[in-house]
Amino acid sequence: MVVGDFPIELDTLVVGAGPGGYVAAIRAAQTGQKVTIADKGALGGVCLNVGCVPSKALIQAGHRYEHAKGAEDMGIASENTSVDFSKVQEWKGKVVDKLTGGVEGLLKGNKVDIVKGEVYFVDKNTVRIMDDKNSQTYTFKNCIIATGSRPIELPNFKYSDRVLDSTGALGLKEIPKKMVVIGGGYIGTELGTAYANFDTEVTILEGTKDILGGFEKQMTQLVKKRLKKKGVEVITNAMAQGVEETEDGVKVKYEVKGEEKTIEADYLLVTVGRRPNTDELGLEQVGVEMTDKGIIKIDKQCRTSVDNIFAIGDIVDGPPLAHKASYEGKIAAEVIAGEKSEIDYLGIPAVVFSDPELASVGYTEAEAKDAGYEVNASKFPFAANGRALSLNETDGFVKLVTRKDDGLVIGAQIAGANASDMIAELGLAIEAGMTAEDLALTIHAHPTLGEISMEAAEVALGTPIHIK
Ligand SMILES: Cc1cc2nc3c(=O)[nH]c(=O)nc-3n(C[C@H](O)[C@H](O)[C@H](O)COP(=O)(O)OP(=O)(O)OC[C@H]3O[C@@H](n4cnc5c(N)ncnc54)[C@H](O)[C@@H]3O)c2cc1C
Repeated sequence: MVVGDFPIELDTLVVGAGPGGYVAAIRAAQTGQKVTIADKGALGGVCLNVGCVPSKALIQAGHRYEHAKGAEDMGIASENTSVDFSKVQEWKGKVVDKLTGGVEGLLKGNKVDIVKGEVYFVDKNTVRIMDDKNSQTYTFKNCIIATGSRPIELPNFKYSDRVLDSTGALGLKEIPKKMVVIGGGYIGTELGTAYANFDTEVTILEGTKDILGGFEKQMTQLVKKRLKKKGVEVITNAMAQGVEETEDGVKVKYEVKGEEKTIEADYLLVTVGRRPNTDELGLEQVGVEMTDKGIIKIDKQCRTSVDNIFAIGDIVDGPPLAHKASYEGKIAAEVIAGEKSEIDYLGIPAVVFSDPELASVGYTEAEAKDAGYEVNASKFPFAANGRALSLNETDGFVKLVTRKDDGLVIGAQIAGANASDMIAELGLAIEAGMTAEDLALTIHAHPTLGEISMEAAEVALGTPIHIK
């Protein structure tokens, strides 16, 4: 039924309320724009509902269980440690609800109007928004598209109760005895690790020569060592070919070194990448330019080829990460408000919540050399840090990439406990144009993991205290 015969006029319309869209809406409202945000699903998008937040909750619960089982080398033993997985899921749900409820409160607090429904573009100033029953036309002055992405479905691996995408894996009602994961990217590795911590026997099939492509070999090796310790088998150069569902599980066929093999499990998780949600928006009628993969082309101000339409997050180029989406959202909102904002991706960190965690910001040593810089790469190990020793977390290192001539920090990589938090300091160093000397002169509390970054800077200066 069409009830909206008369278009409703809007100032700024944000399409999609994930970490890109809701942040853009709030920043736009802060700049004095009258903002409406529309989403066909739950506020918070993939990240809050079925991505970053629930996956980290599951990983944390898995770590708690793993730790609760004892630490032999510390003399801690425990018996009868158990998991009530329905309670784990209930707790995870509460974390999600708290955050999504918070987003709604923040939007309302900033006087952003929320419209529930699916958005379809009619022309460069008009959309139709449909819910189950109604369709209403809206006109807008400016629009920020933030419709995110969804898991790629391979033809031979149709999703079902046994063949899961990341959302299915996050929502399982039981701990699988055996799980096969196709794809050793960050989502497959994180979820595989989470279930391995709950004692699931996990096999990761990775099509290329290593898991977590994009991270340096020394970093991924540490993750593989831990995965092995947890009983996770990582099979690289393995091409998954098909799956047969049985009464109570799956049989997954794959090829490795020219040999065909079959592996049985309770569940198969397929994490082979995500595709942008740009195919059902009607953007072709508006003239918004896209690549053949459906990625919307934008300039440094997040503006598309249509001057009043902006795009951010997983639907534009760059790493599909929540904080990148939010960063771009703020820029788009500020540009609409007439501010001189533009994207600089160098300071955007990438983090994997694996065991141990991996994090990178700015250039890697190889990227810096490719870009024509003469660099110093200075490393300091977790094993030489007091806090890491007392945490029993001695695997890993901080690596700083600094310019040879003036010591400017242009990149950093961390493998080790709390890398996800530690990387922020090194991102700040890049953002603020700091040198290795600035980091070395910054007094870090003792004993903390932060001292590892300080000492990596001292290595760059040739003056480390705690290694020779
Ligand atoms: C399992 C998993 C774990 C992850 N972990 C991390 C992590 O630890 N750190 C990290 O940075 N990133 C992580 N990500 C990636 C992160 O979730 C995404 O990069 C992020 O959500 C992208 O934000 P977005 O705003 O672009 O889109 P989304 O969060 O995808 O939001 C898009 C919104 O648009 C809505 N929408 C789509 N089409 C329409 C339409 N036509 N009309 C109306 N509404 C529409 C959707 O309903 C959705 O709410 C993870 C992803 C997954 C799947």
